[in-house]
Amino acid sequence: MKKSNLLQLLKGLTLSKTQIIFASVLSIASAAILLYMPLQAKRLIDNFATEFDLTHILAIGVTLIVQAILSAFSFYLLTRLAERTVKEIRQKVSSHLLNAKQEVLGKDLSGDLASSVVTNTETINRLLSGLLPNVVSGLTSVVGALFFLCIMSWQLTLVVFCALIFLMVLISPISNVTNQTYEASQAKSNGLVGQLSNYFSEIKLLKSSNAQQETAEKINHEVTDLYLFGIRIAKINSIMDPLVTTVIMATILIIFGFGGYLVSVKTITIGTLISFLLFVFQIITPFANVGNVINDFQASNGAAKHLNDLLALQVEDYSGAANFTLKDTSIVFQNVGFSYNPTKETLRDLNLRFENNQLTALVGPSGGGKSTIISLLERFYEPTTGKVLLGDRNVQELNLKTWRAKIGYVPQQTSVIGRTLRESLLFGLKGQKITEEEIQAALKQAYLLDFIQNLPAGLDTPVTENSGNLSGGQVQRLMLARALLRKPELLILDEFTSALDSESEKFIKQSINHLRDQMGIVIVAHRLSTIKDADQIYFIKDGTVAGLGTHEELIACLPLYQKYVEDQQL
Ligand SMILES: Nc1ncnc2c1ncn2[C@@H]1O[C@H](COP(=O)(O)OP(=O)(O)OP(=O)(O)O)[C@@H](O)[C@H]1O
Repeated sequence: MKKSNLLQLLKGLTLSKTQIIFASVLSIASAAILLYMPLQAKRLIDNFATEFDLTHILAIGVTLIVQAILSAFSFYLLTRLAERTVKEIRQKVSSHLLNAKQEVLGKDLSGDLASSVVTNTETINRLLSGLLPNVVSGLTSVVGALFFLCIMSWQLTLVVFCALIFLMVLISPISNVTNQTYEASQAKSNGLVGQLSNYFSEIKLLKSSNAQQETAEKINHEVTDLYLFGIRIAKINSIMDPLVTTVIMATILIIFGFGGYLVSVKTITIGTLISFLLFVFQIITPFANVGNVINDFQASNGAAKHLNDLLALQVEDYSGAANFTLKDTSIVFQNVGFSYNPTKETLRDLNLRFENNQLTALVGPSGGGKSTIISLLERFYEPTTGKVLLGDRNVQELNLKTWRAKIGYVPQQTSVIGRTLRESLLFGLKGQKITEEEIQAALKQAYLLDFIQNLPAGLDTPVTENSGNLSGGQVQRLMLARALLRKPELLILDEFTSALDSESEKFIKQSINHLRDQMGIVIVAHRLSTIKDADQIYFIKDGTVAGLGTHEELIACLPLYQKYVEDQQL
């Protein structure tokens, strides 16, 4: 049985040892009391005719009640421990993923990640809350009962041992097959959740492409694969369960037959035989569950493997000097090369200079590498070759969190995080004192104040899933207001004006013109009206700089730019 994945996952959790020991002691005590019962039964049966003692029977009753109370208490404590373990795993994996490097996160569908945190931990929860409360008492019962069995009749104990060994030999190869099947099934199930969440988040695109049938077929295919895994597991279980039951029944019959003979030749008393059988039942109950426990264990091991893989993902490095400012130093890309994967170079030999208090625009054909440059500026990725410098310091030496805190970033996307407009606006600003006046000023700069003031609930208006109740332009303006609230030293606007109407664009351009004296601004844009006034424009094509200058300079000397401008004006 392969345990390493689960043990590796549990390692390092901060579970209270005192609680584990206390709950285990209670569990052992309750199992030990149960072991006392068959001995009392033997005494009652063998001496029933000669010494009937009511107080003895009462004492047995009271002991049983105490046992039940101890058992209930230990069960509760151990189940709580199991729940806490799962809670810690969920917290650990989630926060690890939040800090994972972008390049390693990019390889997984976000749905896969969400599913790994939820479904895999649910599987482990099933094992722990089922196993933990029973394992300690089960072990005590088995060890104690075997001890008493040996004392009572070594001949009958030999029968029990043979049966147990036979059971283990039978179960072991089957459990290896279940392990592999559960791992594969878990991976399939994670993939399906990832795919489904991807399809449902793009449901409009899906419908507009009339792709329901095509998508349903793809889903059916995946669901059928999962079903086949389920069938395989059902086949294994349908062999395993009756096999275990048959071996147990055969063992009991042998004990009855052989035990009856031993009673008849007066080697043991009838009380010993019954007491022996009661002990055997105490062993059988944990053993009959072995099949289920192994199944849960294999499933959890598969789940733990996925979680360990996630925990092994490289995280971002948040060490490094925090004593820097972007205010009076320019950011320089020096011979930067970058590849998302080894087969294709996305940026090559790139030299850029983002001056502070200047508006720099990145323009160029689609797929040229503009957003990738922004990703390197935000330090989502590190250059594969060359350096990004702040003055004469390599930015890799600078604290990443401080770096990002100094940048206001408005991404291309058109959805926000947060349940209300206020929450979306203040997202990532927890712990910073933001006054109502600052909020109003940021909303005004983002040309959003009127819209929000006209809403009955104002900033407390709920934002529906995927920002469905906001237009693309409103989302972009909200993201701008959020970025401004951070009081950035550098403002990055990626395809910012794409969803703005011409009136909003005009006002926001005015705001940006006011801001360019206070901070560096980098704009990625296709609209000429947005980039015309830039202090410098980099024309990015095929991952490198094809031209640099103001709008007029580029028009005058870069045919590529001229053509680009003509195409924009068509
Ligand atoms: N996460 C990623 N993994 C792999 N390749 C990527 C990734 N993101 C972008 N690319 C590839 O890198 C190249 C540059 O993409 P990028 O988004 O930087 O271009 P862009 O100039 O911003 O394009 P657009 O104007 O269309 O937004 C493209 O070929 C794109 O396919």
